[in-house]
Amino acid sequence: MKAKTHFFKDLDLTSILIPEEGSAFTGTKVVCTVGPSCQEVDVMCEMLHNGLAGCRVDLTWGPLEFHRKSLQQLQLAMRKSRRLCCTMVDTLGRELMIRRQVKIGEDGWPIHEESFAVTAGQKVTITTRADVDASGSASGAVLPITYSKFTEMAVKGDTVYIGRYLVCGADSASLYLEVVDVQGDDVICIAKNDAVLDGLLTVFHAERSTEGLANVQNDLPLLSEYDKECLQILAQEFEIDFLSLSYTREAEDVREARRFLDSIGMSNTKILAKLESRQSLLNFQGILNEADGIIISRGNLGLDCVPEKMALVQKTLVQACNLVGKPVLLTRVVDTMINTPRPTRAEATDVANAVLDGVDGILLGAETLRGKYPVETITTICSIARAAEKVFDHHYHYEHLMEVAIDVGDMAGPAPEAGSESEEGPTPSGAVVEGAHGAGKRGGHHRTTSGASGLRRDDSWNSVTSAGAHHQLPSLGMAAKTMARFSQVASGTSLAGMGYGHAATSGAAYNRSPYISKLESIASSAVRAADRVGASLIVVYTHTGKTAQLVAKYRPPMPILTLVVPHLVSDQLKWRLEGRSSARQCLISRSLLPVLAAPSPSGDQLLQEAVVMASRVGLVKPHDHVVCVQRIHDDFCVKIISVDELGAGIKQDDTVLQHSVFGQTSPDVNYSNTSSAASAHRGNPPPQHASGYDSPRAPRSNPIGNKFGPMPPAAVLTSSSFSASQTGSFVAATPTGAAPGAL
Ligand SMILES: Nc1ncnc2c1ncn2[C@@H]1O[C@H](COP(=O)(O)OP(=O)(O)O)[C@@H](O)[C@H]1O
Ligand SMILES: C=C(OP(=O)(O)O)C(=O)O
Repeated sequence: MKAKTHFFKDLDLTSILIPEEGSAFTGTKVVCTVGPSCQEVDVMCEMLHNGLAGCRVDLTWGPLEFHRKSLQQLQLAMRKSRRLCCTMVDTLGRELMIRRQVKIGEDGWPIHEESFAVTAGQKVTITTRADVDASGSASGAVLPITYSKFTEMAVKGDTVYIGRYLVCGADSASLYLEVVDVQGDDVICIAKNDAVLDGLLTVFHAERSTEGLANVQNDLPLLSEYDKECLQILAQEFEIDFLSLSYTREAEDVREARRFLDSIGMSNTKILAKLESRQSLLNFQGILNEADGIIISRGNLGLDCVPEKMALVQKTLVQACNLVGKPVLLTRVVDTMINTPRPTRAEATDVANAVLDGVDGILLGAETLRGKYPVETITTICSIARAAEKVFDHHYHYEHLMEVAIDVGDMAGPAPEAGSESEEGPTPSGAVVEGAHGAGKRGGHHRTTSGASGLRRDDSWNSVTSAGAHHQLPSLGMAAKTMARFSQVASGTSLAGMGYGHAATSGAAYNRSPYISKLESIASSAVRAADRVGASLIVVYTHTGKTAQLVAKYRPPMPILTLVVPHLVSDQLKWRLEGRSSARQCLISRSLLPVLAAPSPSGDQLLQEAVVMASRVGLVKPHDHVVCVQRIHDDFCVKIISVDELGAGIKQDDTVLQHSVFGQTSPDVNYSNTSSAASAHRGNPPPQHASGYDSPRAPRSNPIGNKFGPMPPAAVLTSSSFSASQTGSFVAATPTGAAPGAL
């Protein structure tokens, strides 16, 4: 596995003495799990002010009434703080639990019976008998499990983990058991360590095979009846932006969840597949193909994988998500902050490394559910993330995506490899199907991608599917192979059965022009242009978030102000203006700063307002450059504007550059509204003497600096898809009911 490189130019350890400078914008997103620790509106407001981007309510634990209140409180907090926050519901799904006595406390949160201790070497019986009183667990000797077929799953020698829900598996509230016998309704185990068990106890049955999947998996439904009921009730009252789909095992799980959400009117809700078991890794390609994003559930995953593989797993999964531009969140980062106001060094380093790996965000569990320091946790993670973002290797990331695009283009050519045919038959546009092992299909052959016939070089090939559409992701299988080529050279490792590896790649792969969709080409060009001119901000117009996500995919070093322009939709009965959920859904993608725009007639009025707002919150300063990406009908456009000398809006001087926007400039050239320059060049290739912009502003503090290579001659501006009209006659959505969003 080849980790990303991060070159620390001008490495200077005295920098630890310099306080953080620049805007406090954090690109990495933080989502919390709401529990008694943070349900108060004031606490939520503080968290929102300190960088909270999303709130998750977790159906695994806590009564529905509590979760309803959490979502109501969040609405109040959003209004009070004028910050957007996305909402997420996590399912109970296939979770196994120990039955315990419980009562509801005054705050509406369940309180369990006393904690109990288990000592290493002690016999512990997990029983499926329904008549065993839950209080039997008080001694730790007999633990009744909620799943009646547990005895069919357990085999002598298996490892079973019992621990407090959302603990890390490496603390005193974690118990490891070895199965020594199965007798009737009882699974007899020996404790491997001392533990004090408390609260909600979940059970994890670790995979016994060292190769594939040998365990019989529990046959609990993906969505329990309780999940379904709760989702229906919550959806009537709240807009749920994301479903966090627990124990996703294969692509079909995501499709099943999608069908259910559609059936209850939650088609706008996006699905984040939680990878919690080895099975989900073996089927990862298919899952990624179907899901709108991924949650790497490191607590449970860490129980099913040996520790030495966890870094590899994390890096591989993050890289694969980055490759297709789908958001990826990571759990279990600062467990010690449940009880202490500071993380350990290892935890702080872990957060930074996750950011360097390329995650979009962090999903907090116990730290905010029941921890003592919910606000401090958010603040700490955001400041660690900001520091890491400053040294993130944007250049490598960008170039890597471009290289992969080249490779994918090349791979579209050859005939499919033997055995690589989809069991489901050719999929539209060469879509990736299930990974090596479908559920219960052990030791299966590689089922990777359809071959050449399916991969069409047209705009339907779009690497971001999460923007509402649930179409297939044809690029992944091919691109994943490429990724494996990068990663396998070093160690020959890849996730077993991911379908990566053995890619027939050659140097010839780089002889092709990169092939990406028009929209992605524009998005990536905007990132490159922003870097080249040292822009402080990228502004993207979007309806669904798709364009913004494509820009985010290329991980620019500056924030991406995402103007979500509301649009009218009809359900055949009535018209309504939609945009709020798209805006909130942008909140889990790295660097996106969504703002719900008031429908504006046309032209640069909205942009002007955006620049004013950006200036007000310190994202831009006088004379800074701003790169703007927009689509007007079928015309794509990238333009570069400058902030005026007062920081009060766009520099109005319309001086047309006498040179290519990527060409030679003289120091006194006015850079404002260079889109005009772009228009001037339309149809006429601009001069080719390129040296790039001289930004009038101070160089960015990012030590990576402007490292994108020489610009291809006006890739954007001479594109046939370049906008025919900068201020054209597009129809803005009818201004009914949409309120300007808050930053
Ligand atoms: N200057 C502008 N003022 C107001 N609305 C704009 C402006 N420029 C573009 N838009 C609107 O923003 C929309 C962006 O949506 P779209 O390009 O479909 O993005 P996505 O595919 O990301 O949802 C355009 O369709 C256009 O109607
Ligand atoms: C189950 C979760 O995470 P983990 O597996 O990391 O405990 C979760 O956060 O919902």
